[in-house]
Amino acid sequence: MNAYLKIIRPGNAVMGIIAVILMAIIGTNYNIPIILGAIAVFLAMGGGNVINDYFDHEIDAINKPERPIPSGRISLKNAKIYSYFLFIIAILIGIIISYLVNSYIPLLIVIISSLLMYYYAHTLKKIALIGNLSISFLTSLCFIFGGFIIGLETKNIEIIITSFYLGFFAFVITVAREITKDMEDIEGDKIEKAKTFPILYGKKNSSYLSGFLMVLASVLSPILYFNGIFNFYYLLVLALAIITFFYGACTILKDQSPISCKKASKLVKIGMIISFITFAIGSF
Ligand SMILES: CC(C)=CCC/C(C)=C/CC/C(C)=C/CC/C(C)=C/COC[C@H](O)COP(=O)(O)O
Ligand SMILES: CC(C)=CCC/C(C)=C/CC/C(C)=C/CC/C(C)=C/COP(=O)(O)OP(=O)(O)O
Ligand SMILES: [Mg+2]
Repeated sequence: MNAYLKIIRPGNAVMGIIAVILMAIIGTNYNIPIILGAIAVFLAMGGGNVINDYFDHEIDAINKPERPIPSGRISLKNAKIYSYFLFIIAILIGIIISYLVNSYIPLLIVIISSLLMYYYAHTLKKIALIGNLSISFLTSLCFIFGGFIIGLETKNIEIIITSFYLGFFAFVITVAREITKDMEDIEGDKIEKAKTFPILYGKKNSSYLSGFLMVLASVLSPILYFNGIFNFYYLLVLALAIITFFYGACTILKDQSPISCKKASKLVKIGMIISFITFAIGSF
């Protein structure tokens, strides 16, 4: 894969696009602003991934030397310029979206997200829980950003409220996954003197918090059926996502080794993808 494509982590960026488009599916409204919104999220998330690897290049040289910067395929200078370019294009698209929906909110979300991703990579990621909460807040914004674009375009407050519900679940489950990823990276983070939650409070306590959040999100998620947002088919497919999240929780509670953490992290990501499907099916 081309180094400039690999460094933006297209898989995650596409998941961000899906979250935005899901709001169009749920709101049954497909307009130019939502398409532009999906592109803005892809570019902003790409910029965040690039600047994250820029600031992580020393630790990645130890833990993940195959990545584009430590492997020498992209220079530090080019990586910084590339991330700024991606953020600027995303913000320019945000200006167009705000003009089209006649509200400053979409542009504000893109600007805040871009600044927060830069600050996360520069500073916040080394602070216990604050880094995890920042990434999770950004992830939840995918849905909320899409919800505002559709809601402002169609003057539909309900879709905005729905986006906050989905954003809440994305937030909780991403906090769980970020703590799990920090558990996996604990040795490398110790070298970099990062004060992550597992380093400060231990892997066992981290597994309790991560497992609790996976179970909490799963147990609360049927509320989207009972409050009438999604149909009965949502519950049927949601069961698969819940099983996956519970499997992830059991994995991390049973064994806190890096291999087990990696497995749990992958399980949660699979659960996210299944959740995307259940949100779409549940809205028809
Ligand atoms: C209970 C329930 C129904 C939960 C569903 C939650 C859901 C659908 C979450 C999806 C959130 C989302 C829009 C994710 C976008 C992509 C993503 C994974 C973003 C956060 O990733 C940061 C992470 O540090 C990247 O690490 P890695 O994946 O290892 O490269
Ligand atoms: C709403 C708008 C306009 C944008 C949202 C952008 C989103 C969804 C961001 C989600 C969080 C994200 C993917 C941030 C990028 C930075 C990143 C990859 C953080 C994780 O990096 P590390 O904590 O170093 O983990 P790695 O070990 O994977 O490098
Ligand atoms: Mg990193």
